Amino acid sequence: MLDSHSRESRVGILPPGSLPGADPVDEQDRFDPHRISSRTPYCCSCQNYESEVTMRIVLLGAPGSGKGTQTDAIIARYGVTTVATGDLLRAEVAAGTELGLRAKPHMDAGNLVPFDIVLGMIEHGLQTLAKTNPKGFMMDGFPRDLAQAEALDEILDRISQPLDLVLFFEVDYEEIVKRLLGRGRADDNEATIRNRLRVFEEKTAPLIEYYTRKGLLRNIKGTGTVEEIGQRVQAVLDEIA
Ligand SMILES: Nc1ncnc2c1ncn2[C@@H]1O[C@H](COP(=O)(O)OP(=O)(O)O)[C@@H](O)[C@H]1O
Repeated sequence: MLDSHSRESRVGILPPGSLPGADPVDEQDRFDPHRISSRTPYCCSCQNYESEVTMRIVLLGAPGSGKGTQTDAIIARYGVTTVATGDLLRAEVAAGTELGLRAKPHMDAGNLVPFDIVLGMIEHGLQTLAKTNPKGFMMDGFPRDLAQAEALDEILDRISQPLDLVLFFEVDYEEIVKRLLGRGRADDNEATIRNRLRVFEEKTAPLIEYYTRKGLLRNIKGTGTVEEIGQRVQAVLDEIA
C-alpha cells in the first residue's frame, strides 16, 4: 500500500534523531513498510483506509525466547508491521541521539529503559499503524511491565484497535542463557543476561496473568527448531487471520 505513495509524501515516525537535540538522520536509508524502524513513514493520504485492521498482536516472552526470530515469518505470512522496541532503541544508540545516550546505560545493564523514552518512541507509531497497514501490527518487546501494558491498552482503546492475541513464548531459563551467550550482542554477557531474566521475572512475567485475565494469552512452546515453533505460531495466528 505504502509503495504507491511517493517517499516525499511520508512523514517519519519518531526516527532516531527526532527528539530535541538529536542528530539529523540519513534520508537515504532503506524503507521497509513492515517494520517500524529507524524511519518508518506514514502517509496522510492513507486516512481513507479501513480503520479495522486484520491482526493486532503482542509477542511476549523472556529475552532469547525466540520472539524476534519468528517475526520475519509472521510478517511474510500475514503482512503485518512489526514494532520492536529493542531494535528502535538500538537504532537510537547507534545514531548517537540524546535519547540513545539516555537509554544506553540501562540497556547495557539489562534494565528497562525509562518509561517516557519507550512510550514516546512507540506512541505516534501505534496511532498511525492501523492507517498505514490495514493488515495489522505486532509488538515485539513491548509492553514489558504493567505500566506499559496499561499505556498500550489506553492507546489502542483511543484508536479503537484492541489487541486480538498475545503469544507467550515459553522457554526455560537455562536454555535461554545458552542461546543468548551464543548470540553475541553487546548486552549478551552472562551478568547482563541474568539481570535481564530477573527483570523479566519481576516486571514482565506479571503480564502473563494480566493478559490471561483478559482472555488474550496463548502459549507457544518455544523449544524445538525455528520451523517447528513457526508452525505453532502459525496454527494460532491462522485462527484470527
Ligand atoms: N519496552 C521496553 N521498555 C523498556 N526497555 C526496553 C523495552 N524494550 C527494549 N528495552 C531495552 O532494550 C534491551 C534489549 O531489548 P530486546 O531487543 O527486546 O532484547 P531481548 O529480547 O534480548 O531483551 C532491554 O534489555 C531493555 O534495556
